[in-house]
This record gives sequence, C-alpha cells and structure tokens, in this order.
Amino acid sequence: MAFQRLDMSMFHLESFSALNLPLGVAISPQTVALLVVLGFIGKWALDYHAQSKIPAIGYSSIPISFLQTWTGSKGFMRQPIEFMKEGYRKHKASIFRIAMPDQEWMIVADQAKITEYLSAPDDVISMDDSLFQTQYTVGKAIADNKFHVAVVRTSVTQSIAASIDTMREEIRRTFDELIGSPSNWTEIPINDVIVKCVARVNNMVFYGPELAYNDAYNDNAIKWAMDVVIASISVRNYPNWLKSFAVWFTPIHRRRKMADNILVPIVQQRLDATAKGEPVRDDLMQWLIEAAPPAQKTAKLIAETIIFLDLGSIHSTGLNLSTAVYQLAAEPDKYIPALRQELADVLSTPPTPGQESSASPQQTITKQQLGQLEKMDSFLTESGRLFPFSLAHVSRRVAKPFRFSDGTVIPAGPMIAAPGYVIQRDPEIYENPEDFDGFRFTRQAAGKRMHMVSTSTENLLFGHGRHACPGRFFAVNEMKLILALLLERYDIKLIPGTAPYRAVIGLLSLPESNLKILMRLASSN
Ligand code: HEM
Repeated sequence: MAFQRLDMSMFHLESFSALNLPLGVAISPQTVALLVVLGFIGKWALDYHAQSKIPAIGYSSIPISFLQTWTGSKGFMRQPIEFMKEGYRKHKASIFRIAMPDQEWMIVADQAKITEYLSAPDDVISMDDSLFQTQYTVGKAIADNKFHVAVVRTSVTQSIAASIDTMREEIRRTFDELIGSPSNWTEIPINDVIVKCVARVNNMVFYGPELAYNDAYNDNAIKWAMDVVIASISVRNYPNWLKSFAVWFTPIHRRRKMADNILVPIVQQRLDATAKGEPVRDDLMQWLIEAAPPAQKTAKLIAETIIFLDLGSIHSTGLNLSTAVYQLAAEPDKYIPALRQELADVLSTPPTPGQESSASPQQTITKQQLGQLEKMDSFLTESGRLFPFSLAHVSRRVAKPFRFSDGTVIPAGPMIAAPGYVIQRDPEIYENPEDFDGFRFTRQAAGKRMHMVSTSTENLLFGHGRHACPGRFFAVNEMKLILALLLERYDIKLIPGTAPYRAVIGLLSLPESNLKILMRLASSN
C-alpha cells in the first residue's frame, strides 16, 4: 500500500543521510532523496502495472496509486457491504480489488480460484503476517511453530466425548450464577453470560480448575481478543523491526504481562511435575507440553500458546452462539418448541451401545446424541451463514507473487481473501438467501446435508482448506451443549422494541453485544 511505502522511504532517508561509502565517497542527502524518490516511483509504476489488471471497486480514475487507494478506502469504509456486493456482482467469475485505509485486498470471488490460492504453499500465500499480526501482538513463537494446530485437531477433538459431563456441569454452574432461576421475565445481558460461560468451560476442560475459577485470568482472556484487534491495527503500518516496540504502547502489552504472571507459574509447576514423572492432569496443557519441540518446552512459550488458543476460541465461540440466541429470541414461537421437541426425542432414544465408550452411565447427554440434533445444527449453521463476523474469509498475505491457472498474477504484498459474506448470500447458492431460515439445512438430502462443521467454498465460517479451524468440532459441540441447557431451563424473547443488529466496521461485522434479552424459568420447570 502506498502509505506504507511512503513511511518506509522516509525512514530510510533519515538513516541514509549519515551514510559514507568506502573510498571516502560521501553521498549527499539530496542524492539519497533523489534515489529514494526514483525507487518509490519505479516501485509504484511496477505495482501499478501489475495490479491494474485486477479491477478495483470505488477507486478514482486518476492514475496515481495512492490517490486511487485513498479514494477507494474512503468509499469502502462508508459502505463496505455495498462495495463487496458490487465487486461480486461484476466479477463473480474472477477477482476484484478493494482498498482499506491501511492496505489493499484482493478479493477472489470465483470459487475455483479460492481453492487454487488455498492450495498454494504457505511461503507463497501466508497465514502468518495475518490480520491480527500475531507474531507481534501475541508472540513470535506462534508464528514459528504450529504444533498446537495438530494438538487441537487430534487430541482436543478426540477428548470431546469424555469432556461432556464436565462441560455441562460448568455451563449449569455459570447459568446458576449469572442467570439464576427468575420466575418472571428478567433482562439478561446474554452475550456476557455466554462469553463467560465459554471462557470457563474451555479453561476447565483444557487446563483445570486453577485457571477456570481464576476470575482475573478469565476476565483478561475475554478482553484479550479486542485488545489484539486494537494492537494489530495500531502496529500494522510500522516497519516489521519496529512493530515489537510499538506493541508496548498498546493495551495488549499490559494484558500479555498479566496473563503471563498468572500462567507461567502454573505451566512451570506442570513442567516440573512432568519432569519428575509425577501424575499430571491429562489435558490440553499437557498435550501441548508433550507435542512442543524441545526449544519450545518452556513455561513462557507454552503460556504464549495457551494465550493464543484462548484468543482463537473464546470470543469466536461466544459471539457465534450469542448471534444464534438473538435469532432465537427474535422468533421464539417459531423455533423454541421445535428445538425442545427434537431435544426431548433425541434424549429419549438411548445411545447406540459401543458408540460412546467414554460416556459415563449418569451422563445426561452424549456426543452421539448431540450429533443427532439436526434442527439445532441447522439453526446454528444458518446463523453462521447469514451473520458471519467478517465480510472477507480465508484471508492470507500474498508473500510471493502468485499466478492463478488462467494466468492472472497477484504481486507480493496485499492481503487476499474470499468474499464469504456475499457468497453466503448468493441466490444461486441459497434460496431466499436474505431470509433467516433456521431449519433450511434439514431440507437438504441426508447424504448431502451441510452441517455446522462442514467447510467448503460456499460455507466459510470456519475457513476452508488445510488451515480450516481445527477447533470447530469442539466449538460446535460446546455451542450445542450451551444451547440445549438454555432451551431446557429458560424461556427467552426480545425486550419489546429491541432487535438484534450488527455493527459493520470495515471488514468486521459484529453483533450488538450489549443487547439484553428477556429470560425466565421455562414454564415446564
Ligand atoms: C465458533 C467458534 C470458532 C470459529 C468461528 C473459528 C473460526 C476459525 C477460522 C475462520 C479460522 C481460520 C481458518 C482459515 O482461514 O482457513 C480458524 C483457525 C484456527 N482456529 Fe478456530 N474458530 C472457532 C473455535 C476454535 C476453537 C474452540 C479452537 C481451539 C480449541 C480454535 C483453534 C483454531 C486454530 C489453532 C486455528 C489456526 C489453524 C491453522 O493455522 O492452520 N478455534 N478458526
């Protein structure tokens, strides 16, 4: 992006002004300035030549790169959804460009091309220099080591069935504490309840009671996500070598220190116990310790990985579920009786023997039964389809020039993404796509049914391809458990005169998280 280049040039200009070449040839500041300006113009010309083949949305027609992107970004920030729709309508079979204030994005509308760029090697189309600048906001170890991805995909997923009793117990405890048993309609800040519930359930299952019942840690983990967003926006335009320092001046620095203070001693205890061969909890902390490469097996680096996983798991699960609950509260009569009936039917059918070997005899619901809740699955999938968090999905950085099979070249530098929001509202893919149709997916033929955990280029909530979210199996079971207990225990509806709405800021689309709903004990309780 032009602004970025300009800043870099200014920086180089200052440091070169003191430069003396060998053999006593001194370069005057004027010469350096001229070289930098020529370099800037040359690079701009090359970039402009390479990128101008990709059609842009909302750019001015004046052929000056930074003026074009500046106009484009001003328009995009004002009407992001309209820009995305326009790009998709005009270039559905190809690629279009949009500008954000800090950088340019290549939006790949064609589904075959989405598959192509997702199949490119990581050093060409990279996840690392990502939207959240994780190597600076969370820590470099995360960017360098990916062992946690396999741990989540395998060990966490395999542990779901055995964790269900613990999860349900924590959900019940959180509901008792934060909602109680109101016999009359009572206003409840449901998003707060759900996010706290998810934080507590995850920390209990993954790391044990010491973290799950540490309010300071949970509170920090909940606020962590927003501070990472603020920090990533603040540091993105600095040169890479300055970003680690710039992060000190953002709120994430204080939060990271606080998390470290709590976490590092706990992880250290676990490392010591493991080294001495003492009995330890069989949980995510332990699986991470076991999977970490030797150089990564320190309390500091394991703690960093835990913080990163908190960041990826708590808010995404919480906000997705809150979005679905707002929809439920908007149309309680249409959906609540049918979802309760399905739950009752499934619970009255005993699990197939042998399929739930890890379920305890007193378990109230099993993983197998959660999998049979087709209406609930469809309801959650529909909520994710219509109300994703972002207008752009599977976002990556083009680290090296990338050539599509039709010859289109994307130069190194910009972000690349798929327009998930508009794809998921495409009438050629979904009938009446702008309507919330909670049981839409139950009408699909059994073998071809889209489920919440399915990923495809038409359903991008959890990403797609080899980096698709490895925690989605855990997240979906957790969401179903929370929703099932909510339906069993409470009636819900919107406060008259209110309606769920979303704030769209640039590429982000978030639910109004302060919206309260009315809740009371269900009439049958
Ligand atoms: C509803 C909840 C969740 C949503 C919507 C979600 C969404 C996503 C998305 C969109 C990606 C990027 C995929 C891509 O670009 O292709 C991702 C990656 C990831 N998610 Fe999730 N996630 C959720 C829950 C979780 C949970 C519970 C965990 C851990 C227990 C988790 C761990 C991860 C990890 C480790 C990655 C990085 C994968 C990689 O680098 O290959 N997520 N998630």
